[in-house]
Amino acid sequence: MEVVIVPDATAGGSLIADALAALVRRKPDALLGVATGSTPLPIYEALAAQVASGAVDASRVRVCQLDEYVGLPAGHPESYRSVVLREVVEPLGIDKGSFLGPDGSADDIPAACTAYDEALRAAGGVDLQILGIGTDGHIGFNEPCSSLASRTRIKTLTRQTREDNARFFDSLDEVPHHVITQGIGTILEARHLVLLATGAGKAHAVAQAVEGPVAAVVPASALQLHPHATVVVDEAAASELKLADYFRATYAAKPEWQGL
Ligand SMILES: N[C@@H]1[C@@H](O)[C@H](O)[C@@H](COP(=O)(O)O)O[C@@H]1O
Repeated sequence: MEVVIVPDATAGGSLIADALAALVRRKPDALLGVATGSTPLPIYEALAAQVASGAVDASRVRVCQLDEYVGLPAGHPESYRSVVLREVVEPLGIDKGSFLGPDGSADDIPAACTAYDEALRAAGGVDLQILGIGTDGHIGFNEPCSSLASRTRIKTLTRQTREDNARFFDSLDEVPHHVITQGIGTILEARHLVLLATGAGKAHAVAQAVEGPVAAVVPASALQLHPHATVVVDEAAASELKLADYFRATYAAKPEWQGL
């Protein structure tokens, strides 16, 4: 696992956008796994700026969702489908037909979950998966004690996650209790995992994920099992890392050709 400490969220966003742009130049129809929440927005903004300036052409890129609320009516502005369309697909000029996501309004949720795992496989697998981290250490919506081998399935949100996400809704009562999320086993199949965490509120979860034992109680610790995982953190989110100086020195000495 590589840990990169950046000064702030904007720097983290541009660093990851540069890695995405390099991937898209190498593979114009790359499948990008995107996360929702506030943290990855600087990535999407920086990449959209590169697309707008003509530095990169994202028109053939394919995008897939990490997770989705269950039971929100189709077109609800806070469904993750709507969020990804608004924040990623439209600004990058990606064809809506190249967008994959689980159907959170399906009558048969288990079938929708299996179908999503199959669709990801049929699409050739995710080239680069962007991840955020919950304050309780979750990735996607894999809450603490999710199986490290899990596949896409329905999960129940913890009260803490519902409270964290209530800012996107009119009240806590409106935040769904159930979600569909790519499983940890599904996420680990992506070729490159890039987790961005910013702000002091994520410092404890980041330290547990990066320097703690691999444990289902901290789902993000599963990144330690992946051969190509990159964790990008700002100074505040890095504040509980014991090995911060080592991570800084390693990145400072990194040969440029290696990229992320
Ligand atoms: N399902 C999403 C996660 O994918 C995201 O990482 C997390 C943190 O969000 P934020 O970046 O807004 O803190 O929120 C939600 O729970």
